[in-house]
Amino acid sequence: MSSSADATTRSREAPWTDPQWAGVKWTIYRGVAYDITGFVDRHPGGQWLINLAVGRDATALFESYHLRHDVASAVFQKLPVLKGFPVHKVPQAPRPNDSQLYVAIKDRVRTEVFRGSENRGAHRRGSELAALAVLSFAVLTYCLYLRWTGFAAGLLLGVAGAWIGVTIQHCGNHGAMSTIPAVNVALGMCNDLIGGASLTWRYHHQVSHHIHTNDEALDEDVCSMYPLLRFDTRLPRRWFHRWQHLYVWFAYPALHLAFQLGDFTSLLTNRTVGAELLGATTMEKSALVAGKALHYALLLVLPWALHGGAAALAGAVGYSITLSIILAMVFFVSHNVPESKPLPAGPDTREVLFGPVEARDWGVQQVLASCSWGARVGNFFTGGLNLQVEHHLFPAISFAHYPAIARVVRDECARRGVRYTHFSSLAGNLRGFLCCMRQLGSAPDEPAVVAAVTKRGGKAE
Ligand code: HEM
Repeated sequence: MSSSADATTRSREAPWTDPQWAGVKWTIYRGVAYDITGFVDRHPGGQWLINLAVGRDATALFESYHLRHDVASAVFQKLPVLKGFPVHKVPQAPRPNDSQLYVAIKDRVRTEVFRGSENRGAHRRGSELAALAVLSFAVLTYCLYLRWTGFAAGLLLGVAGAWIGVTIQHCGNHGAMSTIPAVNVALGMCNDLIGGASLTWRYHHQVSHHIHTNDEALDEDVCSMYPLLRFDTRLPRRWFHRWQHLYVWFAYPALHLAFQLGDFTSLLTNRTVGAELLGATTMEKSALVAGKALHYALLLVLPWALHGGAAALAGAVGYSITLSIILAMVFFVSHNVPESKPLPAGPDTREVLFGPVEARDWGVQQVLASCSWGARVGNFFTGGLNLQVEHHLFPAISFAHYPAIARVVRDECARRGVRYTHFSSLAGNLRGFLCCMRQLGSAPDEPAVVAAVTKRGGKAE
């Protein structure tokens, strides 16, 4: 899958290889190519976020990240338009603001939840206390780990690592933890501390997963664990998938190790499974290497020096297990329940979820392909990932506001007859996940028609 899964797959005449556009940081917004070279350093959301737009159609990223669309889009009038740019060679991204559902929800969130306070950045404030709690817990558990290095302390440290993973790094990398970009960058880089890589995560998670949710070819979360796990009926079924709902638990602990392999491969190949690192700077790549060094120094080298190799290795294994299980559990359950996939036994949502990218209603896709569980308590402990539908619609809004936003989303979905899936608890969501994995493990293959079209460059033939 890996080399062909990116919506920005290059073709021979494409702008990525044409010397005319080589020194230009270009992006496409609604069919027009812009030169953003002079703007990236001035981007109010931070350079590291607008870098994601470089070299691709960024319409979906742009429209899903700016609550004040009017303010953000006004900038395009001042940006240089690239005349003669082969826009048609670049795969078209979804256009969230073409979704009536999404626009209606966005308008109501502004008027009913923020009531004008978004003009002062209120939508990116509110999770400071949660951040403090998570960081304090992490420091405390790391002190315990250093003092009593071993398997048990590693298990506990893994809980802290996972809490950082779902809350601090996740929201920081989305630009949702603070109105100050530098704070978001710093919190986002905690991903490197816990064993991930904030750079590759942004491309994997934001460019691939968030934009193309549950698309078997373009959403890295769906295709990167195949053939081990089959998350979609368009991925060919293998004999062992019928037991995937059982062995998924044993596959989880490998996640931390898989991150390591994946991050270094991405650095060498300049891509994640689902997206090319087209806007990544040398500084960002150096930070990835430094982050890995720091992670291993803290997890292994320092404890090794203090307590010896056996204790340090046992600690690292314990860490890896809890970190992986918690992260996988929280992330996987949100898009893999029978309601979020067109399965033989379920309602037919093929058109919305499997249709050509250009024709999809992005807002409806996000709602149908995601599910939420619980309310405020779950929100605090998962950094808003429990309210996954709301997170997918508003990734750059602080999770502190998701419970209020959820009321609007549910109401608007009910008015428009769009199914909104909510479980009262994580246990309910987990049951749905296992049921979905079992069904996916035995469901017949679905033709991958759409994937074939998008892989050829986003144009139907
Ligand atoms: C492609 C061209 C882009 C332009 C012209 C642009 C422009 C802007 C402008 C003018 C603002 C200030 C908005 C305000 O005060 O309400 C802003 C904020 C922001 N941008 Fe962008 N942006 C671009 C791309 C991106 C991308 C690709 C991302 C994310 C992946 C992003 C994420 C953000 C965030 C998180 C903020 C702060 C949000 C807020 O205050 O509501 N931007 N951008």
